[in-house]
Amino acid sequence: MSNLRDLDYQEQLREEIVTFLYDVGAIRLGNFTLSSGNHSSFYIDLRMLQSYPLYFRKTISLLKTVILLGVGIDNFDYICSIPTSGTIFGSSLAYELFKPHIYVRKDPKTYGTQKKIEGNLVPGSRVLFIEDVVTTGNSLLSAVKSIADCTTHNRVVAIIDRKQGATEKFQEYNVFVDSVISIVRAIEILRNNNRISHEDYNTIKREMTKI
Ligand SMILES: O=P(O)(O)OC[C@H]1O[C@H](OP(=O)(O)OP(=O)(O)O)[C@H](O)[C@@H]1O
Ligand SMILES: O=C(O)c1cc(=O)[nH]c(=O)[nH]1
Repeated sequence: MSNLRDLDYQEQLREEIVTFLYDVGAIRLGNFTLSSGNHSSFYIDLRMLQSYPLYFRKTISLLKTVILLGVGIDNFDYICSIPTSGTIFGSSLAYELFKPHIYVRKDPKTYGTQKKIEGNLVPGSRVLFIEDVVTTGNSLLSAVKSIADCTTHNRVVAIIDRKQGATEKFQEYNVFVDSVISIVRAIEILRNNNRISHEDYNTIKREMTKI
C-alpha cells in the first residue's frame, strides 16, 4: 500500500506481469475462438494466475491500486464478479478490501436454489464489477443487466480490456470501464522485451478495431 501513488512501481508491476504471462503461456498467439464466437490471433488466459501466488498477488495489488485511486473505497458497496474467471480475482479483492461479494451466474442454477445471483445483494447498492478480460463486453453486460433493477452507479474494473468495443458499449449504460493493463501497453511490453515480433505486434494491433 505504500506504493499506491508510485506510478513507476505500478508500471514495473505491469511489465513483470505481462512478460510473466507470456512466458508461462497465458498470453498466446495462434487461432482462437472467443466467447463471443469471434476469432482472434491471440488469447489471454488470466485463469493461469491462480496457480502462481506471487504473480497473482502482484495482479491483485494493481487491481487494488486502480480501485482505491480510480474508484474510491467509499464509492461502492459491493464487489460483483463475472464468472468464472472474474471470481478468482473478485473474491480475493472483496476479502482484501473488506467488501461484500456477489457473483452473477451466466445462467440460473437448474437445481437447489435455482439462483442466478449468488450472495445477498441489498437493493439500491452501488456495485463494482470485476472482470478478468473484456472483449465485446457481452458477458459483463449480461451481468450488469441482471442486477440493474437493484443497483445504482455501477463501475467496472477489468484486468485487461482488449479494446474491441466494450468501452463504447458501456457508455450507453452509463457504466465506466477501467482496466489495470491496457492491451496497447501489453503488446508494447511484449515487443520491447523481445517476446513477440514486430509482425505479431502489428497483427494484434490491427485486431483491436477489426472485431
Ligand atoms: O467481453 P466478452 O466478449 O464477453 O468476452 C470476455 C469474457 O470471456 C471470458 O469468459 P469465458 O466466456 O471464456 O468464461 P469463463 O470465465 O468461465 O472461462 C472472459 O473471462 C470474459 O468473461
Ligand atoms: O473474448 C474472450 O472470450 C477471451 C479473450 C481472451 O483473450 N481471454 C479470455 O479469457 N477470453
